[in-house]
Amino acid sequence: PSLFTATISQMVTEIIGPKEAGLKKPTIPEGKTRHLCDVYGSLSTEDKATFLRVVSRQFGTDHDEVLKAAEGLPQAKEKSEAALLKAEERLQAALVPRYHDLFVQIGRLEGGVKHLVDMRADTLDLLSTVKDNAELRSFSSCLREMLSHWFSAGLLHLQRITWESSCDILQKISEYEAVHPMKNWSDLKRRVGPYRRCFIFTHSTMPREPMVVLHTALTNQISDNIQTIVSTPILDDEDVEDINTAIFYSITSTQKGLQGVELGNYLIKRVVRELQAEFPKMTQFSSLSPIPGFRDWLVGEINKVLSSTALLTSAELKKVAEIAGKEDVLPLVTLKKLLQTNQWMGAESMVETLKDPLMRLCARYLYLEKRRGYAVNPVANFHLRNGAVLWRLNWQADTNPRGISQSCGIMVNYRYFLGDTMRNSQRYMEEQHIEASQQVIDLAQAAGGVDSP
Ligand SMILES: CC(C)(COP(=O)(O)OP(=O)(O)O)[C@@H](O)C(=O)NCCC(N)=O
Repeated sequence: PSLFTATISQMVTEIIGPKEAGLKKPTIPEGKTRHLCDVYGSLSTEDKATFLRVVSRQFGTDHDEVLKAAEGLPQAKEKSEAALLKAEERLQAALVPRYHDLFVQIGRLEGGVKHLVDMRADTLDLLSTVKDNAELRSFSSCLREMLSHWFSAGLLHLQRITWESSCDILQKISEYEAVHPMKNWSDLKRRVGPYRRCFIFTHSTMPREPMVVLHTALTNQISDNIQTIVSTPILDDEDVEDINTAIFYSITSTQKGLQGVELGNYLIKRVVRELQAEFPKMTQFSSLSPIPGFRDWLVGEINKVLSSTALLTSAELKKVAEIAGKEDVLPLVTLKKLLQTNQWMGAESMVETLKDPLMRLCARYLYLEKRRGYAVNPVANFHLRNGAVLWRLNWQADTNPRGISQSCGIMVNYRYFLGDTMRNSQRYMEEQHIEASQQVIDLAQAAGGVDSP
């Protein structure tokens, strides 16, 4: 391993120059950078991890140089404005990690940006397996920062996908679909046919590759059920008079290495403008979103309070026990089993009994459960970051087994009130304030633990 480590250091140093070189960089023969990329691409996952650990540790910011530059500021300030600016530039240069130069050199290669996207994906995979590795985290955020410049809205190309689009792209649309997987060609045809709009962003560094995919349904009301969108056959052509609402029912970012670059956010905003131009009468914009993790969270909560009425009232618990015919078992134990096997969907009386508690608890999960101050549910966090409103919970919105297992069949509308998204997003990011409808607040309140707003 030490020979491997030394070789990595040698190769990187040959590209970015020795530390002493400071700002004066020799012109780099492209061949060395290309060779490094080829070597990296040929490494096993384990050796890539070693590569990333070595480079993030050995070629990060020089802390001594940063300290020295910072210590020089007060004296420079005393001296003159010019001296201060010079000292600040020295600090700025010291704060740029040396691997930043490596990214610049790689980015200049043909196919280099794609290489960096893949390298960031490897870094994120590695970060998900190691305990907190500060150097690796800095390496990842430096790379994200650089990628966010190359993948900014102005450099992304919007493309509408229809049944007349090329097969290779239609095939990728089908393969990348992460929210409501397509089973066959007719599924795909429906999603790009009448009353549907499928848009992607492409980027010149990865031709014919959808960076992010947004599927929208065109309706005359805010949908409360996904089966009506992905399963019902569409017979006739669009009647523009019948369209005043856009429902975003699936969005997928296809490049893991671009996580945190917010391509999905850009695409939604861009598609809203596109639809407003095509349908001037369009007044409502909303998602119909899954709630991945709700059922598992609820099972976890049940395990914490097995014998109390913290989650369901005693009347509800009693009914669950009665309907399940298990008076001799703790009702929450019975409920947990029913939830884990989806069996609760079998009896109409059980479905009726569980509607209120599951809707309340789902509202609590989305509105109150936080991680570092933000919504614990990733899809909620995504839409709230975009400035959407946690607008409506829908019972029996996804009756596929996948939807039942994921979120007890409940789905949620995150509503985009265009004039408010900027403010909502700011309040969410800065104050962790979740803008929610009265339906959601009342439901979360009924679940207990929420102060009236
Ligand atoms: C929801 C998505 C599109 C958000 O992507 P994006 O806008 O780029 O945000 P971020 O990943 O940059 O934070 C992304 O997280 C994704 O593809 N998730 C898996 C599919 C899904 N929609 O849950």
